[in-house]
Amino acid sequence: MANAGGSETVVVAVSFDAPELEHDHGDAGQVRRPSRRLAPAGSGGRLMAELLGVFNGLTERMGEDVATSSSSRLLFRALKLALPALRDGGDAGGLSRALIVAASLADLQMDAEVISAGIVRQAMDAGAVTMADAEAQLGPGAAGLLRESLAVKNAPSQVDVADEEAASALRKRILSSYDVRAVILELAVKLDAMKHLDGLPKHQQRTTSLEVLKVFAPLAHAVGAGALSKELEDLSFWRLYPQAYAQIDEWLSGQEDDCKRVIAASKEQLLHALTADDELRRTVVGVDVKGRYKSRFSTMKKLVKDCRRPEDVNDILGMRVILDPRLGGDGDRACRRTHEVIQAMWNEVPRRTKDYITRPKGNGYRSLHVAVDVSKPAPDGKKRPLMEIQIRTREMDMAAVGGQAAHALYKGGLTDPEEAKRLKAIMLAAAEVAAQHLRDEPAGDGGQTAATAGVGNVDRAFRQLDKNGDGRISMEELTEIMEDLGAGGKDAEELMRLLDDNNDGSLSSDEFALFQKRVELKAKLEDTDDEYKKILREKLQTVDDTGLIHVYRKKLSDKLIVA
Ligand SMILES: Nc1nc2c(ncn2[C@@H]2O[C@H](COP(=O)(O)OP(=O)(O)OP(=O)(O)O)[C@@H](O)[C@H]2O)c(=O)[nH]1
Ligand SMILES: Nc1ncnc2c1ncn2[C@@H]1O[C@H](COP(=O)(O)OP(=O)(O)OP(=O)(O)O)[C@@H](O)[C@H]1O
Ligand SMILES: [Ca+2]
Ligand SMILES: [Ca+2]
Repeated sequence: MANAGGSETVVVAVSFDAPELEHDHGDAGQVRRPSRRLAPAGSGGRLMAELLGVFNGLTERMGEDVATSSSSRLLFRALKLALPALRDGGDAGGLSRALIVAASLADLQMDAEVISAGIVRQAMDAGAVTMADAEAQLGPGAAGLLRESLAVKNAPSQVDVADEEAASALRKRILSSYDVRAVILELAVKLDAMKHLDGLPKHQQRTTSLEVLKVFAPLAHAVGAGALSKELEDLSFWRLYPQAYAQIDEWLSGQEDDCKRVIAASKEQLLHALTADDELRRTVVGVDVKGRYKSRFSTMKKLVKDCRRPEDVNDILGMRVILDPRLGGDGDRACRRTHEVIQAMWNEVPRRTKDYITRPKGNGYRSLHVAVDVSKPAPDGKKRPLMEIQIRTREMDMAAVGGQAAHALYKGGLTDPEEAKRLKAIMLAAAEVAAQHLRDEPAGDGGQTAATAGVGNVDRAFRQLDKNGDGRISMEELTEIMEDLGAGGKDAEELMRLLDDNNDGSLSSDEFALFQKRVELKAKLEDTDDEYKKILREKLQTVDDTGLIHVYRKKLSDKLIVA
């Protein structure tokens, strides 16, 4: 790739939407790696493009409601603080990692305080930013979150997390002592750490992985971040038990494609049968069918902890039917009718059916579970794992999902239902606090009113740079921001020359928009380039596997082994 500015320095701008596989070991290896990009102009232009690229990526992810003017000001300040600190450390990777953490927090719909704390946390861990800097630039809210996230980070070192009781007590203590947003911040930082353990000593890799498995992954589940929890679990499982992971992975990935196809086809088939059924057409207004393939770690737990045989894990393939009964209709009966429809379609496995609708579980959980055998019929029959189908009404589903946090804590070792209820109340209260933070105050100064909030990215960024709100970015304003970014006044002059189309010495919003367009186009081209590269790599791989190159490579590796 050529650098238009002529300099050799590679600057990292982050692509938030280009996940790439770093290791090929199934789900756990899904590491989102930012692509390295060269920004368009000279060093001043690069810095500015970097700042804008990141700012736009984040505000887009946060959604219009969240990215109001005072939020974007906070984000901008965090970026200004972290960008020079992380790049001066000579660690370009640190910068992109910080921004991936920020992006994942934005995806979790965290507010600007949490995201800005996420951006500077890496720089703080690297010693490049002090708590005083963070407090001065971001204010007491974000600084408080940073303080609490560090306390959450250090909490496991005080207990023996291998001891289940101690781990359980620690999880409870963390949930009841800290702002849930600080917990989520630490979880996002932890996921990033789990993806970058390679350079660390082995013992440290193990300690971190164990803490994640025992403390942080269950916490992620408890605060409702299910996908984060799954990723944390599978990564720590892979680190701690590489051989077990490899075995489960071999078992699951060998049949994964086939099973996923079966799930997709069965979903369609079942939905069709249910919507065509006369009785259900009369009694139900909506039907939803979901499918899922079990994760590596969840499967391992069943096999190892419950000592089950593989054939007894009956939820490798899973479907869930959610029914919306007519107003005042009999939801329980609709579930039973669904059961009958299923019995007519597939072979129900005897003694695997559990009717928690007639007899709800102690915690109030209601659902009808059946296991069906979806193996291909003999003689060409292929033995597949069983499929679990959960049947419930919308009301039962809401209660089950609401109770999931308590269920997760229960699964993580918390057996006292009263304690679980108390924790749930704490979490709900914490979520309410987070929601309040999401309802951001429009800024009272700088000419930014609620009416101007919620406009596009270009305007949002422009308003950050146009400090006095006169509708132009002056040379002074540009110089100030470049200096904040660690670049000199010369860079600002260079950038102004580049962007100031009508040579009036300042930037109008049109001139600025043009610059943003150029940055975006370059990013788009690079994305397409990456995509083509991937497709070509796959195509060339096919040639490789069937042709001469393969034989040659095998000979070479034999030689290497002998040597
Ligand atoms: N939210 C929630 N889900 C539950 C609860 N109990 C069971 N489930 C779900 O139903 C599935 C099957 O549970 P059971 O029918 O009791 O089967 P089991 O073999 O005894 O239990 P598992 O080993 O958990 O599958 C579980 O894997 C969960 O997905 C509960 O109390 N709350
Ligand atoms: N049969 C199913 N159909 C659709 N989704 C499911 C099904 N079973 C579980 N899920 C959902 O998929 C996610 C992960 O499933 P997983 O099997 O790990 O959870 P679980 O069923 O609670 O665990 P376990 O059965 O090991 O106790 C959870 O969010 C769960 O609600
Ligand atoms: Ca101005
Ligand atoms: Ca101009």
